[in-house]
Amino acid sequence: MKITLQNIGRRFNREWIFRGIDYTFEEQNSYAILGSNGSGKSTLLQVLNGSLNPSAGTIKYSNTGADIEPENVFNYLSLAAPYLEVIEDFSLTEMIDFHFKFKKYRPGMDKQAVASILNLQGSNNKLIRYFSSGMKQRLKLALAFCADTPMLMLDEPTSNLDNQGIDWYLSLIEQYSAGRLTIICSNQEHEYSFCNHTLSIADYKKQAV
Ligand SMILES: Nc1ncnc2c1ncn2[C@@H]1O[C@H](COP(=O)(O)OP(=O)(O)OP(=O)(O)O)[C@@H](O)[C@H]1O
Repeated sequence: MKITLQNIGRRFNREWIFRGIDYTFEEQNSYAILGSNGSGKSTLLQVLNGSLNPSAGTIKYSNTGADIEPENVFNYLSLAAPYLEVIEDFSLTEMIDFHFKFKKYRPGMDKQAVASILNLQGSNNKLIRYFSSGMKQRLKLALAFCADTPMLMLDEPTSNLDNQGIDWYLSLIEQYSAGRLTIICSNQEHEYSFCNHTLSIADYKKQAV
């Protein structure tokens, strides 16, 4: 998956959050979008994943050379983010089944494999509402990593995770991010130190007025 931004900007009301972004996210590479709290990382990620329109500029998508229409981009991406909710009334099994009605499993994956990655085989019938915040975060990450999509977008991937959870996240990155365009929004180095490229929101504030 490749994303090309030309002169991209986004504003809320009269305030430009970023402006003048000319940047290409190349297939199979990994990128960290960096910036302080409130700088606009999540806003840029939402523009990149097609859930928010840019206020200026154009954005183009392609996958292995074929152009993708912006309205179809969601079919190609897996997203885990604090603002993306899991469905509290579902059990773990129901949540996994629901997710994979819309996305294909990676080759060799199935429901049991996802539960086993989560190390929650004994909680198949537990309602998500009774999961701890760390368990919910692991679930979001596992659903994203286990789907067969060419693009992985992770916003603050280790929020609510303890040290063991951070190691678990890094092992998933090693196993399941290869060959996918991976974009991480973060301000914590342990979440993105493996990335080949970094993009700093601060560099696109200067032109904002
Ligand atoms: N829907 C909205 N309407 C108005 N302002 C918004 C909206 N969404 C975000 N903002 C503002 O845009 C700015 C950037 O927010 P964003 O969530 O993208 O930052 P962030 O870098 O991801 O922050 P954090 O590290 O705290 O998650 C903030 O000032 C925020 O208040």
